[in-house]
Amino acid sequence: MDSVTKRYPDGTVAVDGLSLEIPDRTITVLVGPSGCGKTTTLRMINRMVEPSEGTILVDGVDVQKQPVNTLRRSMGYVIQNAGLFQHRTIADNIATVPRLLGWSKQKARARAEELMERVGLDASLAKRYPYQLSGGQQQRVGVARALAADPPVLLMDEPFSAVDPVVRKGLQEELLRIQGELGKTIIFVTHDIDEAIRLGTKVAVMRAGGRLAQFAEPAELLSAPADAFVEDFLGADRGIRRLSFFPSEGLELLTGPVVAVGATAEQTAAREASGAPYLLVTDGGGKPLGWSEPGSLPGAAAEELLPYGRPFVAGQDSLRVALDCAVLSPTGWAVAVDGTGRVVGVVSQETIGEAIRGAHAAGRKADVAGRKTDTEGRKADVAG
Ligand SMILES: Nc1ncnc2c1ncn2[C@@H]1O[C@H](COP(=O)(O)OP(=O)(O)OP(=O)(O)O)[C@@H](O)[C@H]1O
Repeated sequence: MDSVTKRYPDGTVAVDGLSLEIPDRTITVLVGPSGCGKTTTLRMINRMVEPSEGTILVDGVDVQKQPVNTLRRSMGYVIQNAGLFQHRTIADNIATVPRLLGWSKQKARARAEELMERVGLDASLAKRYPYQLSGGQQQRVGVARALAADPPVLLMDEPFSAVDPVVRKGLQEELLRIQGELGKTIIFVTHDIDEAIRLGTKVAVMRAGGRLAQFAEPAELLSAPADAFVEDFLGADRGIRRLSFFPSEGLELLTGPVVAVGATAEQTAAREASGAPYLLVTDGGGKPLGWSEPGSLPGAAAEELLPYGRPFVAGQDSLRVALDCAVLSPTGWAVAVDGTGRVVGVVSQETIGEAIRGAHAAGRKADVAGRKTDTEGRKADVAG
């Protein structure tokens, strides 16, 4: 989008000089408060709204120079409440565009079945009507319908806003999975910053008056909001949320305080010598049972153990999850497990705190290096 402006006939400037380069095969999220021009921006891409000024290129081709029908067929469109045809079955809803494109009934039906499976809908729902589905299921149908003719681009306008938070999380995960499998270019509108951060490879934060406040990757938004508006929009706990982008990989895990149930007195004594204030007791298969205070082992009954809480998967979960586990643990220590739930070590809040400080310091260094490269680049530009 190059300097795109939309002025409605009544003089409202919905979008003001917006320039954005949206990377392909990723999810780009447009986020901002109500009325900041997100929907208008999205609709200018498929020409449901015509821009007043500026140009929009898709794959280098000006959308204004393409026949509207060809353009819209190359872009799936999903809206809030799915916008399904109420008098058509689910299968027929999904097959709408293929049928318009002249596919045979059989081929369109087969495509509908394939897509229902892809978006996580049971095949038995094919013959139902939209009113016989839950809101979340209808939204899945909306996504399936938009994907039916296999368009390279998906435009999604607050598609998950009308469902409850649990269903919404499921739909978000599904969308990330589908995106990973199909590699579509998705432009997703929301007013929910958490949704934006979770889904977006890049996030465009817009402000009132249809202006771009910041266009960046989520981690960068959280660490370096461009101004007070973006900072305020991100909310109070952006520091904690940023930890989601730090891997738990480098955390130093201790195996010294881990003891198998039924260990001998000598083995337990050796564990106690590790100096940790608590020992984690595991079952024969290496799964956590609970924490014990040194001295009460061996032979502590299971009910005397302190609950180990929620473990984190070492190397897979983020530092945010690891910290959360430690904060929730009655001992202040988090339990790390592998993918099969077997304990690989334990780690204290203090150690996680050090890792967080280390990650911040590394981030600052990378920033400085990045700025240097920028400066050198600009210098080279000027010299050139
Ligand atoms: N057809 C129209 N005529 C005049 N003004 C319009 C029209 N459509 C939208 N607007 C105005 O343009 C501005 C941007 O609207 P738009 O729907 O793009 O915002 P939005 O960010 O998507 O809002 P929301 O999150 O509430 O859906 C608003 O001030 C809106 O009132």
